[in-house]
Amino acid sequence: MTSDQQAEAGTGGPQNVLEEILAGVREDVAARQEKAPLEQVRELAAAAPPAIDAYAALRKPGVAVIAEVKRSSPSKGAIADIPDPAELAGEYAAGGARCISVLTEGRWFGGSLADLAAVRQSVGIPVLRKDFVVSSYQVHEARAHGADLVLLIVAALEQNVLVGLLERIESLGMTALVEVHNEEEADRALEANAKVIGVNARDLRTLEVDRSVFERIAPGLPNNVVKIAESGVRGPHDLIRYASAGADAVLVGEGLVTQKSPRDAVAELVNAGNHPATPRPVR
Ligand SMILES: O=C(O)c1ccccc1NCC(=O)[C@H](O)[C@H](O)COP(=O)(O)O
Repeated sequence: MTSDQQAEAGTGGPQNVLEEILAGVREDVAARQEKAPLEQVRELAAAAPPAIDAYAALRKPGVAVIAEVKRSSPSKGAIADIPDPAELAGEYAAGGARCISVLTEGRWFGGSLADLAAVRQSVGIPVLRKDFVVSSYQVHEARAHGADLVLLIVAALEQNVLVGLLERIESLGMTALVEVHNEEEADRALEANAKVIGVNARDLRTLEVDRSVFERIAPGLPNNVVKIAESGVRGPHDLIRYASAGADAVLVGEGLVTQKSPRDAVAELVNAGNHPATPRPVR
């Protein structure tokens, strides 16, 4: 049955891509928790080396580049064969990336927690666990595998759950990257006291990419909030467009993993982000 048919039949099944992803994530988290109970993962998280301050890293001068390890996606299918994510992350860091984003969801993005741990070992800059986090179990997993930042998607979470997860992330010394796609979600992120907000140009329900969403939402965010423009960066022109609207950082996946030299592609973006003519965010 398609999701439209399910909706009509009122079966309560997934109504859009985001819901479909979340249903799979919940199953996978439950399966992992069967094998490794929360207490065990909590202990591993507590024993991990301290998290790096990602907020401070992202506030440094110039538009930061967050380079993503991305093999596949719901919108594009297979994007890049990445046999060694640690090596790719090393190339990104050598090109000047400020942070590395690692997609750890397996069913749609081909990622894993093993990718996160491997990347953590290979770079000394902050690492983001990019996943569909719905429970504190995943937050402890992130820390146990070396994450410094954890993504929280407002569209996927009730407000009380969003607040609880954000507090859990911060209590473990990490930074929450709170993702929004419209004004109402931005208000919810601010109410939750998010200090780093990502505006995703991609609507996770329809997969449509609209870069103007950042230009609409970013001016309403306070100066002390780090503003990240996510998705749709295919070259320096997109970075400059986002910088003109106040971006502190851009998060880039497909535009890097499809390049012959991801290191050079990152360096090109970093140079654009440091160029004196590129607008600076107001702080
Ligand atoms: O990329 C997708 O198709 C996608 C679909 C549904 C949920 C999330 C999705 N992607 C996660 C991201 O937000 C991107 O990987 C990230 O912003 C980088 O985007 P891009 O540079 O356009 O690859």
